[in-house]
Amino acid sequence: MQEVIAVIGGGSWGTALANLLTDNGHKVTLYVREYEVVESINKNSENSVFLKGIKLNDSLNCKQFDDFDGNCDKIVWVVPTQFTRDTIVKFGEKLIKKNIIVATKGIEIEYKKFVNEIFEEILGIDVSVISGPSFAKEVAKRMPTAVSIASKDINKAIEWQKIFSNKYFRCYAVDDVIGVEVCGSLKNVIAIATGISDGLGFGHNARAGIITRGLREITRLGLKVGGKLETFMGLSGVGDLVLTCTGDLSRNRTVGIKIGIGEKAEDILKDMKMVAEGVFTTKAVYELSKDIDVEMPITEEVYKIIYEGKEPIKSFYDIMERPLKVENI
Ligand SMILES: NC(=O)c1ccc[n+]([C@@H]2O[C@H](COP(=O)([O-])OP(=O)(O)OC[C@H]3O[C@@H](n4cnc5c(N)ncnc54)[C@H](O)[C@@H]3O)[C@@H](O)[C@H]2O)c1
Ligand SMILES: O=P(O)(O)OC[C@H](O)CO
Repeated sequence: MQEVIAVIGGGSWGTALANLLTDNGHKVTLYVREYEVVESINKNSENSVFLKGIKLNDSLNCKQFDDFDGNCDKIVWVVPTQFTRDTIVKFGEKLIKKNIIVATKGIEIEYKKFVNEIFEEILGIDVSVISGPSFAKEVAKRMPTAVSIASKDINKAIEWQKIFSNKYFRCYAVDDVIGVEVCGSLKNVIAIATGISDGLGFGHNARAGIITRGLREITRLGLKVGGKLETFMGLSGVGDLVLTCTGDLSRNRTVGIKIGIGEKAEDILKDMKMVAEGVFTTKAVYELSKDIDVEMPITEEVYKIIYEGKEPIKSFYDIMERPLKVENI
């Protein structure tokens, strides 16, 4: 069945998802901030700002944020986390009673909320979440990808699963919204850590150690806020963690590498047009972990490096020289 879908947020991921949904035969409008993007997609079927050089489906239609009138069946939300609250407030009534799925990954710095919690707080609605190992560039090039789709009501996840899935994009339905959001947000912090390690010239051993102990941190916090253990072993968990920690297309990993070779975080961010959510999530999750008393040594050191100017090399040896412990706790 053809759905009328608004994709809100025209960065690389919003564009890739809008393109995928158009491939699937839906009537899709991509709503974006930049007029340059509207022109480029409508005239040349290309997002020349955020996905340069990739030919999009000719039927994809693009409009500016201000033209969003709420006339759609479903909404895909891809506005970066730190701008999500203001954008929800801006659209207000037009979002109520809509079936919304969130593709954004991150935690708000100011209120330490995951994106589904922001929607619940402002609009009083349950949203679904799509997350997993998925670089926008590869999805836009129609390369095989598998992700998780979570809704509290599994039937809603199954409904979205049918809308998104096709021969190059396979979705698995789950009912653990908070678990999936924890995974998608926290893997970005661990990707910064593995990037730093690689930038420092450490080897494959260090990288695998960080990924594995990072998964432990993610799981510890995720279980504390109500996630399910099996989610952390799935596509949105270990799948996305491995992709982002090892794939050179990752913006978070790239930020880490630059820090590792000696650049300052503020200088790296000044020059970045794209979003590395992990930089903001690091602060949010560090503070959240203190509030709810979850031990997260890797996250804590990434926080100290980015926000307190600690020397990366010192962080690594501080982690290595912590009191020895039993592995499975
Ligand atoms: N790119 C990927 O491969 C990918 C994959 C999965 C999930 N995500 C997630 O999708 C979300 C969006 O990231 P992206 O990669 O599409 O973005 P991007 O880095 O490609 O582009 C930046 C986006 O931020 C928007 N933006 C900048 N200032 C803004 C403001 N003041 N208000 C509202 N929007 C503003 C821009 O319009 C643009 O859409 C992030 O949470 C990201 O983690 C990205
Ligand atoms: O480029 P990154 O680091 O934002 O990662 C993109 C996606 O989240 C990978 O699944």
